[in-house]
Amino acid sequence: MSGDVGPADDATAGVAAADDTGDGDAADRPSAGGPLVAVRDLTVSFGDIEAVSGVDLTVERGTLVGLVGPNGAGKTTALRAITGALEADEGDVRLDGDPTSELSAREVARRVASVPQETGLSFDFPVRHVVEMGRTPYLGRFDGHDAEDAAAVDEAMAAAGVERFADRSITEVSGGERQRVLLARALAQETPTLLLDEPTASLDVNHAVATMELVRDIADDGRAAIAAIHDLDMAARYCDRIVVIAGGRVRADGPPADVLDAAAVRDAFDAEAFVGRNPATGTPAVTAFPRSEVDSRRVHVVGTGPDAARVVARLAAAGHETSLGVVPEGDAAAVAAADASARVVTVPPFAGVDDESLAAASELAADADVAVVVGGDGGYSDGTDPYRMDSCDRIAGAVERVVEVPSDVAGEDLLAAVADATA
Ligand SMILES: Nc1ncnc2c1ncn2[C@@H]1O[C@H](COP(=O)(O)OP(=O)(O)OP(=O)(O)O)[C@@H](O)[C@H]1O
Repeated sequence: MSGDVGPADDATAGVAAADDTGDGDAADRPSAGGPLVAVRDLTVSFGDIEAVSGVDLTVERGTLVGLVGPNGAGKTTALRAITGALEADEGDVRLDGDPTSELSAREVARRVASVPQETGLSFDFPVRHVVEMGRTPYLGRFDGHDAEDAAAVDEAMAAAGVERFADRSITEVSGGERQRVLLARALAQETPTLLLDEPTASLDVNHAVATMELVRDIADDGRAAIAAIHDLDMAARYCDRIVVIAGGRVRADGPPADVLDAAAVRDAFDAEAFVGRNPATGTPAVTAFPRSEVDSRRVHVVGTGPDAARVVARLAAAGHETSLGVVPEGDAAAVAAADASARVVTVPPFAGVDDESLAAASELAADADVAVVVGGDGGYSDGTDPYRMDSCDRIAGAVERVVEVPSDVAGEDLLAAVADATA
């Protein structure tokens, strides 16, 4: 039987009561050098609802782990079980080697700090006071804050960019500002591990990136962080590892480039996706589409440039086994095809279409249920795309069905055209 056993609300989760003192805190012992967080076979339920089932999660020092998954997947529940705010039905959570069940609230709060989704704070506390709560695990029963505490609070407020409204009430700041106050409170706690529940959800782009950079730096300093995060691109960009959780279970766990693919997105989120590469960061970029429920076909695409790239991406996301060609190496469509693991026939830039490449593309087309010819000029200055024009006749002869789509074809129209042609 589980339930809320931690502090009254998540606003103070992981922040121990000041009177929970005691000599020889395990938190003060030198670290054993193993993982900072080790979760084994964790199961947490709310009445009949099993929110988290048999979850394993290990987080080493120097690591930022992204917890991704659909609404209700169990991310928050898992994070709250790690802080001890929720009691597990089964399984074991260890912080820096020690089972949380054997640690006092104060010891837990010295090892892990959390940034919850909601503040849970309805009192009229000044922002600085809220950040000072992060120092609670270091205070003795009768202690006030000393210079060390004040320095930690100042540093945390500066890092989270909340000094400007330090004297304002927590009830009188915006949602995004409040989220940064909670980040500052967790930073002031100076723990080896940070847990963040949707840390960028209410933040503008500037503060979202600043927050992720900050968390990345914390991990690079040899600490560890787990962030539940809905923005898959942001997760891929900053996290060392992504753990995909759905239906309370871990579906995948590994480096972003290994874990974030179209199949994983379909499996966890029940959405179609094209996973490309962000040209600015080189990390996976996920574009989700609603489920189209089309039957999978072999589709060969003829065309070049961004329009053909878009066609390849949408077809691949819908689950069609796609091929492409002939296109010049480095063409936008060739890049999309590579990201979609589609077969592609390329020729060197400016080489033009030769007999050999045409034969190879025709072979791919012959193997397809349908060829899709993408209209438009592919960006060529004379208004004609030589690759498309040169490929078309030969490929049209190789494949039974050919559909021509305009360069600006909408995704649904494209999928409908393929479905109609192959019905
Ligand atoms: N206090 C509670 N009482 C009953 N059920 C709960 C409670 N908290 C969470 N749940 C249920 O447990 C499951 C997991 O919820 P959880 O909040 O962990 O999901 P999540 O992955 O964090 O979702 P989101 O992305 O929407 O924040 C859901 O089915 C949710 O409805």
